[in-house]
Amino acid sequence: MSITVAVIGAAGRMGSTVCQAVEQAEGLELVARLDVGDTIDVEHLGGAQVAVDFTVPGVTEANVHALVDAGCDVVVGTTGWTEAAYERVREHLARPEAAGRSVLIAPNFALSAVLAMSLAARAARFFESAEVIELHHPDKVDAPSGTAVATARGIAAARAQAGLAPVPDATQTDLHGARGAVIDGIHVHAVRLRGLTAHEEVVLGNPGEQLTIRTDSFDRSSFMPGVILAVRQVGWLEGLTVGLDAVMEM
Ligand SMILES: NC(=O)C1=CN([C@@H]2O[C@H](COP(=O)(O)OP(=O)(O)OC[C@H]3O[C@@H](n4cnc5c(N)ncnc54)[C@H](OP(=O)(O)O)[C@@H]3O)[C@@H](O)[C@H]2O)C=CC1
Ligand SMILES: O=C(O)C1=N[C@H](C(=O)O)C[C@H](O)C1
Repeated sequence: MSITVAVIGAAGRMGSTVCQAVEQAEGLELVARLDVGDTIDVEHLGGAQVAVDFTVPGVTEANVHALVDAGCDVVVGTTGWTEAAYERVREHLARPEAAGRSVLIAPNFALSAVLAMSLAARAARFFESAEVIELHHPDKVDAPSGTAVATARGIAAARAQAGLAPVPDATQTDLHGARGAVIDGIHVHAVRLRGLTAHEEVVLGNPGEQLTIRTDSFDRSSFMPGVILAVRQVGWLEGLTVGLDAVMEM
């Protein structure tokens, strides 16, 4: 029996690539392609068991709620999620009407990026300084990237657990925002450059040494094994899961 799949944001860069990957994947059947203007309900979802959302930060949460209401398990790659939005999804899934439904949200489905985030969190407690630089194509609508936010939070949590002091920084004037965004105390810098796809560098520093962890997605095909894995696994999960690492047996 195939897993039937709907793709939301199907006309987009990621959505169209996911449609191709689902069509080529053994045991998966693409039954619906929805994009802006299409209603998310049972009628338009074509009997999908799993829906994959790659849309825009402003609509993804509403899509997830509608997809759960329509009886789908949901895989989400769209960025822009906050802790409060995660909590609302948890509450939505906890209702009796949503029994058995599950949602997996991952800021990055590329295996190299998942590993880079994990390695950065593991390394963080050994270094005095840590900064994140994300580099993307200039058509990206959000900054910093969801991956960079998750990376910074992972580093900050590891530093806090180890009892590290704040990162050293003598900057007194920064009239132009040159020190970037600060997420849980970790500076994050966003580059937008024609020719790039999706890249991230984590730099960790100590007196006399530096560790650089870098991940490069040169092509959107890099995200597909992770998306297909998530589609196959989401039905086995319960409630809300955040991060692909949860199904990677890391
Ligand atoms: N987790 C991961 O591994 C990855 C995540 N991403 C994230 O995925 C998201 C999409 O990226 P990308 O594909 O490059 O963006 P695109 O802009 O190419 O695609 C988004 C698509 O969603 C459509 N859309 C907008 N609103 C709705 C709606 N209400 N319902 C259905 N479809 C809608 C857009 O239509 P229109 O253009 O007409 O508005 C467009 O076709 C971003 O948040 C990005 O950060 C990207 C790559 C990897
Ligand atoms: O918009 C993109 O392209 C990407 N978005 C995700 C993010 O914001 O982290 C994942 C990847 O970096 C590509």
